[in-house]
Amino acid sequence: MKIAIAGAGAMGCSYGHMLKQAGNDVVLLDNWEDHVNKINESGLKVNEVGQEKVTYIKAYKPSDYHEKVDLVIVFTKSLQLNSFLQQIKHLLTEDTKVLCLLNGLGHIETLSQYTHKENIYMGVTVVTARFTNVNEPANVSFSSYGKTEIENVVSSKEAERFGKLIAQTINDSGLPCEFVDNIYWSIWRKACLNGCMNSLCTILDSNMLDLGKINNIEYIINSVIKEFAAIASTEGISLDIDEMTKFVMSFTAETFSGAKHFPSMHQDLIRNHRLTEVDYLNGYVSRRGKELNIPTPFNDLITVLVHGKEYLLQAK
Ligand SMILES: NC(=O)C1=CN([C@@H]2O[C@H](COP(=O)(O)OP(=O)(O)OC[C@H]3O[C@@H](n4cnc5c(N)ncnc54)[C@H](OP(=O)(O)O)[C@@H]3O)[C@@H](O)[C@H]2O)C=CC1
Ligand SMILES: CC(C)(CO)C(=O)C(=O)O
Repeated sequence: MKIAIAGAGAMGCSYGHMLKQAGNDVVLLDNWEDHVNKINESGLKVNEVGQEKVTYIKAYKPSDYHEKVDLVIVFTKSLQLNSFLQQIKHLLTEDTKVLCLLNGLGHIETLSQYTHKENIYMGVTVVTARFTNVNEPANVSFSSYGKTEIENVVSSKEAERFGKLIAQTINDSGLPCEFVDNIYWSIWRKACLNGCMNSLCTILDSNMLDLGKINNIEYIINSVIKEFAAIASTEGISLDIDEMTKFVMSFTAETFSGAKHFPSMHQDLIRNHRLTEVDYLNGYVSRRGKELNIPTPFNDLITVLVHGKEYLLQAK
């Protein structure tokens, strides 16, 4: 399968490396010029769950790549999704499939502006990745082979066949991937996980392991989850609050290889002083709560605090 990864950050590079290592025809697309040049000059360094590797993979600026691909895997940040799709719209032909693995809610609407819904596949992943050193290009690390779940958005036999082929391709590369039957539920579940982990670790400047050790944190997590569940139910999605709380707490366990991971929002704001995805997570719940007259005080507070920290750190 010929694959272009649109957004070669920590996650795009980790997936690109695994897919390329397994023999797929993969290219990376990114706007960070030093990163693109370094990957082409000396390869992409990847610490793959403790093993140091180098992958020789071609990287391009989005406007410089024009070959036809079967699949585009989108891995930008939520805030850059629209502008990146604008830059790769020449690659999105009638039959090019697009798999979106970003965290957050509301991405299908953005993707639908650039391709038919029949071409859209949505997914979630719990791989834990980062750039190994701040501002060092072509060097990423990931600390767990987290599970990926995907599904087509419009149901048809052909969409399902291709979806299963994508899942098989990712799975065969060494990243466990399941073709699921309710991706909307998976997206809400993942957004809820991020609404707890990413935002709280950012506010507290903590990794997930240490977050789990904080007195009464499970009560705060459970309260955030209840509000996610209330808004999800208005979109026909049922989140089991107890199961969801156990799922979130499992990311803080000593036994989880990725527990020392600083979530991607922490990397954005605390490590790199970049704007965060909070408006696609807690901010989404807070906004919908106001529109629907459903109280969401925990998510309101978290959204204000994360935006406050963005302001204080002059995030861009
Ligand atoms: N990291 C993780 O563990 C996980 C992340 N996710 C999700 O995956 C998506 C992608 O996240 P992730 O890969 O972590 O994002 P990164 O911050 O690693 O990369 C995203 C983009 O930011 C730009 N960028 C990053 N670092 C620099 C730098 N030093 N200088 C210039 N530009 C830079 C690049 O875009 P540009 O083209 O602008 O140069 C890059 O494509 C997000 O939605 C995230 O929430 C999901 C699960 C886990
Ligand atoms: C769940 C978690 C924390 C790791 O997969 C994540 O999605 C992130 O870092 O954004």
